[in-house]
Amino acid sequence: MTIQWFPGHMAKARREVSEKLKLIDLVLELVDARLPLSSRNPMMGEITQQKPRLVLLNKADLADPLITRQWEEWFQAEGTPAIPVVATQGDGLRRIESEAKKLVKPKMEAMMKKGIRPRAVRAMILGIPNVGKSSLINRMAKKNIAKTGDKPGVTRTQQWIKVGKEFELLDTPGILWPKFDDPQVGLRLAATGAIKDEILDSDREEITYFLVRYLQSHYPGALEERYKLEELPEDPWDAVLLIGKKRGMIRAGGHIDTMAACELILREFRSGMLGRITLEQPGKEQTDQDPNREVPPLD
Ligand SMILES: Nc1nc2c(ncn2[C@@H]2O[C@H](COP(=O)(O)OP(=O)(O)OP(=O)(O)O)[C@@H](O)[C@H]2O)c(=O)[nH]1
Repeated sequence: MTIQWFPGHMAKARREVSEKLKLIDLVLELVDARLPLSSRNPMMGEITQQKPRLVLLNKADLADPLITRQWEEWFQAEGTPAIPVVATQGDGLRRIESEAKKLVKPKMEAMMKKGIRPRAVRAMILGIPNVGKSSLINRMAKKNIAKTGDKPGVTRTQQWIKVGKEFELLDTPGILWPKFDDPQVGLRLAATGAIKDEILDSDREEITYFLVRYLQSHYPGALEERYKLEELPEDPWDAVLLIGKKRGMIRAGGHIDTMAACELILREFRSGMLGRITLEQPGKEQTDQDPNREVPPLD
């Protein structure tokens, strides 16, 4: 896997985020509930500095609910409250305002002591590509986008979305990059579709191998059930071949179309058809897959 952000892109993204940070009281850090750490920018704390943060575990509808619960506790223990949400359906969004208010209370109280009139809490969404930022903004916006170019400190191009009486959201999210220094992180991101497939074409088999192996060890029965298999071969490639065969993915000469089988498994995993599955668990070293291990060739 050779996905990299160019340093120039990173610097630009970081600059843009820094500009937006000046306008807000609180960061809504959007991560993917199926891989909360891998879908988090490793420098989030450094970039957002002292701003309070609320983690939103998005796509919770696709994640394992028991593990999402554990992640909520994990983030809480780390000092950053977390809420599971489903941006596309609006689940969990009502809690955002109340949690946000709690987090900015000290700042608001300090402002009041100085005689500054209390105002709406201002927040921005920050997250890696494809994590659901636009979906969340659209869902929160409904029709509440308010032009507020006349507010002090707000540039004319920024718009605020009024969410409830005392909460406002910046209408453009901050985009940050995930970290790719650990190959496992790249594989998890790729498996969920966080990295565009076109970039990953040559790696699709490697990603499927990784996913099938993970499912075999953490969600036994998931593939068997979906593809109506009595028994899944222990070797991930044999499992992929069997699934391809079962689905009639046969090419001329009787060979199984492994690429088609890989695409099927990835597509169905991403859309939740294999069940609600989380790819990383709190408190457990993700050592069940050796990152230095070469994926053996298919044929
Ligand atoms: N199942 C599910 N899908 C979601 C959820 N939130 C977003 N998605 C899907 O995830 C994909 C990416 O969502 P976007 O809202 O475009 O993500 P983004 O972070 O704005 O993406 P970029 O513009 O690339 O930065 C879309 O196909 C959404 O429909 C969710 O809570 N559950």
